[in-house]
Amino acid sequence: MSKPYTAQQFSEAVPVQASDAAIRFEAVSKTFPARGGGAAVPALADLDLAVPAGSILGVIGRSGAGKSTLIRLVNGLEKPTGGRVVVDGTEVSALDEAGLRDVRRRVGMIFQHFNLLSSRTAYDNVALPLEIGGVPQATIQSRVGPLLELVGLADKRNRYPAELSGGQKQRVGIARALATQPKVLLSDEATSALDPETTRSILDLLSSINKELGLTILLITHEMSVIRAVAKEVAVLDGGRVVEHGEVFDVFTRPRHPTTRSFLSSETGHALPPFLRERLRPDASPGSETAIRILFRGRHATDPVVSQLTRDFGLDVNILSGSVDEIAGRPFGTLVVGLKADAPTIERVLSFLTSRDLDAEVIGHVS
Ligand SMILES: Nc1ncnc2c1ncn2[C@@H]1O[C@H](COP(=O)(O)OP(=O)(O)OP(=O)(O)O)[C@@H](O)[C@H]1O
Repeated sequence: MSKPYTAQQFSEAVPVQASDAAIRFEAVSKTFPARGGGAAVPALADLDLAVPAGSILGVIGRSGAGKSTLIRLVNGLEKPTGGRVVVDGTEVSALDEAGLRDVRRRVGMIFQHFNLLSSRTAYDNVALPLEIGGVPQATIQSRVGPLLELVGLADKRNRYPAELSGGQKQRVGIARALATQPKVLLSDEATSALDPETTRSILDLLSSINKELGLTILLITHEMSVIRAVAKEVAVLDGGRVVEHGEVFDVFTRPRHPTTRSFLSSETGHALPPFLRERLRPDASPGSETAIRILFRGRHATDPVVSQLTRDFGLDVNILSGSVDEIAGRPFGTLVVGLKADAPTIERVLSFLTSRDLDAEVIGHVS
């Protein structure tokens, strides 16, 4: 019986220098040449991004934002038209075919549609990159068994892809990507074809691989829920540029760019419930209440702010909507309150909330 894969086994093959960026995009541009009389397509423009070694960075963007192009630059499937792409200390953008083959051994990739060979069993799919690399059979055997165990498929080693569920196929894909003991794993919409429960289990597996093996993961997706479940940092790509980049908690709780805000509209408390949205008006009317949205972040998430407003300002506080959530392991709350007060009092309430390190803004008026 083969032993499970250990971090030590993994790091013997691929020593990680924790302080380094595993992937660096430096002023990277990629323009696809004009075809059939059309204009050239600028897919990426002057893009700077670093993926810290051992971390999980999620890149989110709409269709056409440049996500696939970005990921294909890492394993040299595309070459930048400007700038440099450095992976594990090697400038990929400057390599010839032989150099690229070497880098591709250090960079594993998983795909939305798994890309398994239907004529090969789970075991043989995982073994394939090793066979192609000329690895001796004994080494292949000692590596594939533990990898199938790592992804929870030890009992499915002789099954063909057609006999496996979507989640199981992606587990084979992950084991295959890890077979050459890469330092970096690229994930191209790897959970987009899976149901929510299976998505969760695959993301949990990626998290544990990241922690146990110290593997750097660059993951592209169009779903904020994926970023939220697995990533430490997030970069938002729009029109071939990074428009926002930071720790997941910071970006989720204080999104700055409109694209980020629109991605977040169905996540966290940024979206107003329909019944409130319908009642909200831009201007005050006789007898209306001013609606204030208060965001509670981290250690302030459980502050007793409603009782403070009632006590300190003598106001009746009408709670219009609210939720408390957890993002990247830290609490985050949203509360929308309605206050009947004149403009100067509302100003003082906003200053009071801001002085308590809470984000507060008037979002309209309800009658
Ligand atoms: N080989 C190519 N030739 C010409 N244009 C291309 C090529 N590959 C991508 N593009 C263009 O570059 C832009 C970015 O494409 P890319 O596939 O990187 O976006 P994406 O964010 O991955 O989109 P999706 O989520 O739809 O896959 C698009 O305008 C696309 O049409």
